[in-house]
Amino acid sequence: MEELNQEVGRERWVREGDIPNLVYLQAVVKETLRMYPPGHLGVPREANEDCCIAGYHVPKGTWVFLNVLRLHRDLGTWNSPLEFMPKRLLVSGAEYLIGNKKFEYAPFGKGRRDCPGVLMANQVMHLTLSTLLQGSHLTVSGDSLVDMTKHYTVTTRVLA
Ligand code: HEM
Repeated sequence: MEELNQEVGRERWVREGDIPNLVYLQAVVKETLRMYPPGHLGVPREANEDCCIAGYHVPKGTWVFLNVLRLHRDLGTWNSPLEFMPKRLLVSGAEYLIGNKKFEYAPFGKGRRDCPGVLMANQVMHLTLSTLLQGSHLTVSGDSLVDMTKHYTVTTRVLA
């Protein structure tokens, strides 16, 4: 809220042009995608020939998954990976996005088939979160903690 008040103020709604200045908000979104990557196993690839990945023989026809959730919580890479700490992605955040070789952070996949919707997705997430924060007063009901249990699903129908 502090950043929003400082960069945008209370007299108008946040706009697309404000987002580059909302660096902490961007870090919050990045850290959320680190801890809870929606595509936690990416999109599988099928080896079209025998190959070797990190010393493992992978026969032709094998399905290969990138375990994004495991990468994002790797103790060798991240300090206290189970803690929500947006600051860790504040400085280095931009270089973690796409088109680079930072394979330890891959919420949008990596390589030639990485997510083409990354810019749109980020824009929508940043604008939605900042508008929600600006327009609402969010509190936790009673003493209860927010339920952060993961539920992965993909659906295109309206749930009853
Ligand atoms: C938070 C939002 C999103 C996340 C976390 C996400 C994540 C991903 C991931 C992990 C992949 C697989 C990349 C790979 O295999 O290396 C992917 C692929 C893809 N995404 Fe997204 N995505 C998001 C939003 C979007 C949006 C908004 C669009 C379109 C407007 C989109 C369109 C696609 C398409 C078309 C592919 C397939 C690309 C290909 O196989 O060449 N995504 N996404």
